[in-house]
Amino acid sequence: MSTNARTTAGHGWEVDVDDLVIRMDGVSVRRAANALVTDVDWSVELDERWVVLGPNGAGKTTVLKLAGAEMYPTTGAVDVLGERLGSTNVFELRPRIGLCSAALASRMPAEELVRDVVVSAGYAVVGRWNEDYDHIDTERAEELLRGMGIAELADRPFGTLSEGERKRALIARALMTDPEMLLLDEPAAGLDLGGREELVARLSALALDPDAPAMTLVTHHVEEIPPGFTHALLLREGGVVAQGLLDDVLTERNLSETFGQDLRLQRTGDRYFATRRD
Ligand SMILES: Nc1ncnc2c1ncn2[C@@H]1O[C@H](COP(=O)(O)OP(=O)(O)OP(=O)(O)O)[C@@H](O)[C@H]1O
Repeated sequence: MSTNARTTAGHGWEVDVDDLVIRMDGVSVRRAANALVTDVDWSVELDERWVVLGPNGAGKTTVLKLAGAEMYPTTGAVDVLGERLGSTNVFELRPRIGLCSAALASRMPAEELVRDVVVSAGYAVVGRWNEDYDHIDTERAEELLRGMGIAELADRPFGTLSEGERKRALIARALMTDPEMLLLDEPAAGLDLGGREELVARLSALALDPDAPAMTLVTHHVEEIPPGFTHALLLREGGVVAQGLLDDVLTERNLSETFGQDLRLQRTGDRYFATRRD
């Protein structure tokens, strides 16, 4: 890729393609007669933190799977960390991406110790087997667990953790390989109010850390947007409703169009709240 190549894909303004961690150009995904997403243009720069927001079935997970090199487009082009899907080895690409999803959580053995859940990410395995971990890896895993506020759970089996503790352990795992991009699929799903607020605060600290990787978080709820997130992609029925800077994009009008309801959007400090207007 040429060093000074520029693109207007997604944002509508020019960016240096070398700063892009994700670039989607006219992307559609189809399965039989179903369109999962249609004609998506989207790009994410190195220092950006994106929230992908939309109702059930809007195509959020599909977009995240494309970004995670877990799925190929039917038409259009997807570049992830400078590599074009379809002409790169995704097995070399995936370790550069930290992915946290319910699908991954369900594959984690219940008896696995939390420390090993994190450290085994370095070997791209689910479930510790015979790998020989370096002391430095174990120390890094413990530091990441500390960063997520669950250092004291390192010796507990994963299956004994609460939902919120599991989510935090999996985010620590996703960060273990020092990824160039972090993808979080509904990290606050299933958490109680305290668990959600704890997670939002942790993700906010991560988002505000200039050394943290580019981040994309999928959610249904504006209440789950951590302060420090900079951009939003709003999806409905597989298409883009709006995208760009969070403050510009997250309006009552856009949110109402995205969810197909007349919504009232409120902002308190750096947090958003939405209710239906009756
Ligand atoms: N393999 C498939 N075959 C047919 N349709 C599919 C397939 N996978 C997903 N879909 C459909 O594509 C649409 C988008 O799915 P996707 O999982 O991306 O939505 P989502 O926004 O993540 O939804 P949710 O919030 O409910 O998780 C949905 O209508 C879904 O039923």
